[in-house]
Amino acid sequence: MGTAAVRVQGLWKRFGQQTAVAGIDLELPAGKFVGLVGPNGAGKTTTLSMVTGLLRPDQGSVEVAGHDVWRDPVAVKARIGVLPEGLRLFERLSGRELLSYSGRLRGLAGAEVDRRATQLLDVLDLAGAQHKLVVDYSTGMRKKIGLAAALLHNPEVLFLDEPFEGVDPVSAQTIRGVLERYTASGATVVFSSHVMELVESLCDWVAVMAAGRIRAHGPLAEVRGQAATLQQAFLELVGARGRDTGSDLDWLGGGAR
Ligand SMILES: Nc1ncnc2c1ncn2[C@@H]1O[C@H](COP(=O)(O)OP(=O)(O)OP(=O)(O)O)[C@@H](O)[C@H]1O
Repeated sequence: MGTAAVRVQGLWKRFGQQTAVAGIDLELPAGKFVGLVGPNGAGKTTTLSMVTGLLRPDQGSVEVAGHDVWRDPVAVKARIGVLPEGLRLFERLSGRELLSYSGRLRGLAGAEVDRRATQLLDVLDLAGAQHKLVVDYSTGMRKKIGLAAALLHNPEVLFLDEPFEGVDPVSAQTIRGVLERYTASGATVVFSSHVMELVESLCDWVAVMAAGRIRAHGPLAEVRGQAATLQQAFLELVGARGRDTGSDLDWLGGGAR
């Protein structure tokens, strides 16, 4: 295995009585497409927030691209791109202006920002909407412009929280193409998702979280084990069975009021 893109040791986060992340250790290899999966409330967003320097852990350490996230945040932030959950963007800028702003903030020269922005807008099929204000973008368009802003400075590691949510199949295919090209060049993508088929078809490496802990992690085939699909392996790992509603909800359906 090559060098680690992300190294997490003894990471904890509590919110009052609620333990969101319960002492996880994790090593994610560089140059891979890594999927972080887990049921609702498993702690995925909390983990990604701590790994990207957005949320301070109660305990533990995180290293990204060889730098400590909390001791050397500037070095880490220069090397990563983030598409967070509930992405907040400067809505009164146009898509093109948002990319110019992000690129300049990252220290790129104006002409280089223009060149990269034009290519990204084109590849992500946003060229026609580049002068429209972001506030008027659809959910999928917001994801795509957020992704463009996260990629513009060519980060070593890209973190994406549910990148395909609200994205149509054509755009999803486009995003996939961009990300595959990006990882093929040795960069790392870490993304969270609930969609197992997507993770199974995209990722080389998977980490399964449940109740704040890592239940399994490793190459996709290893985590899938003897199960026919990742979905099945996932359900076994997190100890979840589709809940039988039995006689609950007996009022639902049938037209009776
Ligand atoms: N700011 C917060 N204050 C209080 N509790 C929080 C906060 N953020 C997260 N939690 C709790 O921590 C746990 C983990 O939440 P988190 O959002 O990390 O899960 P997740 O795996 O990303 O879930 P989902 O798939 O539903 O987005 C949950 O029980 C959640 O209620």
